[in-house]
Amino acid sequence: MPIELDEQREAILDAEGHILVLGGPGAGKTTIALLKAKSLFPHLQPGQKLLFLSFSRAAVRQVLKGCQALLTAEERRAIEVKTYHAFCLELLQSHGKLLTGRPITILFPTQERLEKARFEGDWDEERQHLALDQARYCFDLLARGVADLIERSSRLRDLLGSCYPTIIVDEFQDTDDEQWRIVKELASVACVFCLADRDQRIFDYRDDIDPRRIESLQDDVAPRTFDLGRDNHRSPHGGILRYADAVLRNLYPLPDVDDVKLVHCWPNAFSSTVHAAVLWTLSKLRRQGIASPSVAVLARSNRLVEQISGILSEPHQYNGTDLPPIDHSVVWDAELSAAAGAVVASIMEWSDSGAELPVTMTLEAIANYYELKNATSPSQAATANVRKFKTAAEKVREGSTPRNNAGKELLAAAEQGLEFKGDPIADWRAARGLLQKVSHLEELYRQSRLVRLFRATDTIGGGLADLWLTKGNYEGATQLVSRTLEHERLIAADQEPSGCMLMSMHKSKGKEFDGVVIVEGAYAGLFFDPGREQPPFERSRRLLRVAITRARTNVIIVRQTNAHPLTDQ
Ligand SMILES: Nc1ncnc2c1ncn2[C@@H]1O[C@H](COP(=O)(O)OP(=O)(O)OP(=O)(O)O)[C@@H](O)[C@H]1O
Repeated sequence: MPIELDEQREAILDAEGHILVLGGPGAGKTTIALLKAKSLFPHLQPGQKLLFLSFSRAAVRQVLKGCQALLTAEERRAIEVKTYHAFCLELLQSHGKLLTGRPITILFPTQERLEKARFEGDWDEERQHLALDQARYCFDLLARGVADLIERSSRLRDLLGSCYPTIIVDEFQDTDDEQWRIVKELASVACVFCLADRDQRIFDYRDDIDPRRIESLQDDVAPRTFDLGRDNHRSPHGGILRYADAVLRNLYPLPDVDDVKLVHCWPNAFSSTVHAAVLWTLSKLRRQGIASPSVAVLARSNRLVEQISGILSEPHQYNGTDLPPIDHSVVWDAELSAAAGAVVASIMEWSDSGAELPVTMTLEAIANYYELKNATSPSQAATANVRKFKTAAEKVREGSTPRNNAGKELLAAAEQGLEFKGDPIADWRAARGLLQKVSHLEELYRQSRLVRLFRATDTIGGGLADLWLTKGNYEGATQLVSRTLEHERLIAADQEPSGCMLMSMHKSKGKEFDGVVIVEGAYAGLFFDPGREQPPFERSRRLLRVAITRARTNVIIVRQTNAHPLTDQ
């Protein structure tokens, strides 16, 4: 679609100095920022680049897509699009030594979760102590380290300003306190171009995200402000945004629009209704000429996401029509998939020589998976599994038989020997397949299948092939897979959405799909929960607006018949 440049957009392109562009979902903030970048490239000195800072890997992917469409290959080389995490990580790795005199080390999130679970005491205090006294930085403290660094060193600040004369800051409304310190410092040496939408604030339940951040920017940095308002180029027919805005502002009655459908069902028809809604969305989009549509199924809690995944995997009947299972992927807790990937890799390390030691590693990796799960959402089952698998690992190490069935079956499989052929993909599948066969490891199998959602498959495949070439086996696979997934999960851009994807509403932020199905459960994942928030549920309304506006073409909202109405009369 050709880009329309109205007077306001022309004025943005002509404006100099700091700029703030406000606008609703799909108003074209990212697009005008990239067009502005395009107009600035010819003025860059050799070695200079533009910097585009964003929050999530999903948002980075979206921006890179925009770069592909709007910039030439040469221009794309002159813009760096990164998450705050990646920017801060690089800066601390190169200059962090200035803070304490020693090079910094990073405590990656998986490691942090485990250390936190083991630590008795105030973890917040502990991690600050680790950063300030031992130069060991948790991921969430990277921005603080960089803020300290550039507040203290004017040289470094100037250097950044001369490397990046213009810095684009995406989703400014969600900037946290430490990121705001960074932006303020950068604004003293470079032009900042901030993009924001007050109503897309969905993280302001956090103490460090000030709901008045945009006002602080206006007070402290005084950017020229442009408001693209309610322009909507994502779903140009406008119904989706109008509906989402009515939910946000609690306006009764909800507008009657073609592209949003609200479906109520009785609890006993919940599964079939959800299933039918997803199939209907997919087929409607195909009928509209989208050959392989992307559909997001969004829910408010991970428990409900898991339940919906179960529903879509089974056949159902809706009004006498058979509904076949729907192939889908779950955008899930990537740390758990990475931990499950490490279990698969540990199985690849098994060799014929003495089964005990390698199986010990696998049992420990499984215990590690449950420890991580427990650190995220504690449960008795996960705690019991940590204990069970640790004990099993000890037993096998001592040369005796473990008591739990999974341990016994893994040991038997290792004694029989798994035959690997040197084809990393086939061998990975063979190792993963074992998880499907062994009692009670289906969850790990499911999680490990999600490893394909990481962009790291090529790196892992290449690394495994190298191991095989040099050693004739996969010794070292666990370390390789863990390291690669950790890195990819945190740094690389997210995947392009395709097919049917299930995720929490929070995870959908910054993404765009052809169709969206939003599901509310009877108990889990309520839209409006008085136990969590008081009416009129402003925070939940903002979240729902973000979820609804992820769709380009079509939205279905599935609710139970007795649910609190979307807008009050
Ligand atoms: N001026 C324009 N003319 C035509 N199409 C446009 C224009 N601006 C943006 N678009 C198209 O509209 C869609 C949304 O634009 P963009 O991603 O820039 O919006 P946004 O304001 O950054 O959205 P969000 O805040 O939801 O991330 C894109 O597909 C883009 O190509």
